[in-house]
Amino acid sequence: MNCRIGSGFDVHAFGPGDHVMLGGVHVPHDRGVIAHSDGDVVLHALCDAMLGAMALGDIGKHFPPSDPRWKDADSRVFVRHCKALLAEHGWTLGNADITVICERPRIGPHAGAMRGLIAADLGVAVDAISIKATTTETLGFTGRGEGIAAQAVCLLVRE
Ligand SMILES: Nc1ccn([C@@H]2O[C@H](COP(=O)(O)O)[C@@H](O)[C@H]2O)c(=O)n1
Ligand SMILES: C[C@@]1(CO)OP(=O)(O)OP(=O)(O)OC[C@H]1O
Repeated sequence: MNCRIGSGFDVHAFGPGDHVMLGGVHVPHDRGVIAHSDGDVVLHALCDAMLGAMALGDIGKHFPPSDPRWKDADSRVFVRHCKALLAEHGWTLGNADITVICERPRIGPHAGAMRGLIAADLGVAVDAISIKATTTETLGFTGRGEGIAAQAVCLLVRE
């Protein structure tokens, strides 16, 4: 069996708004995020992990921020594009492990819904998708509530 690992990381600053999109889930919050698309750091980090594992560049290469087609785009579109690339190159997602980094919102209550949506979009079992969260104990930009970050690692497998 042939395997590849990939890693991804994404940050968006908080701005005006009443929710953040995380893992495809509408999470109520007293801030939104500043982004060209819907600013879903979970899905952006996951896409970069999958693209990285295939050595196919990054999300900005596939979906340039200068392209008006991606203005306010649903980031699940990017995940489905990565799934198509996986299939095209003969890869299957073995598993992905994603960590969300912020003081607020609380991620735990929404993690199950995120896992379900991501697993459905990628055509894998829910137990192949892990969503975790941590604060930075009030330190740094996430600790000051200036923004939200996510990191992802994934394993691709090919017979
Ligand atoms: N935005 C967050 C941050 C954390 N959690 C959960 O709380 C646990 C403790 O967080 P620490 O930063 O103090 O380690 C963490 O393990 C998560 O389960 C969360 O849901 N949302
Ligand atoms: C997702 C894209 C789409 O134009 O824009 P943003 O929503 O700003 O998100 P980012 O994480 O900066 O990735 C770059 C772009 O591909």
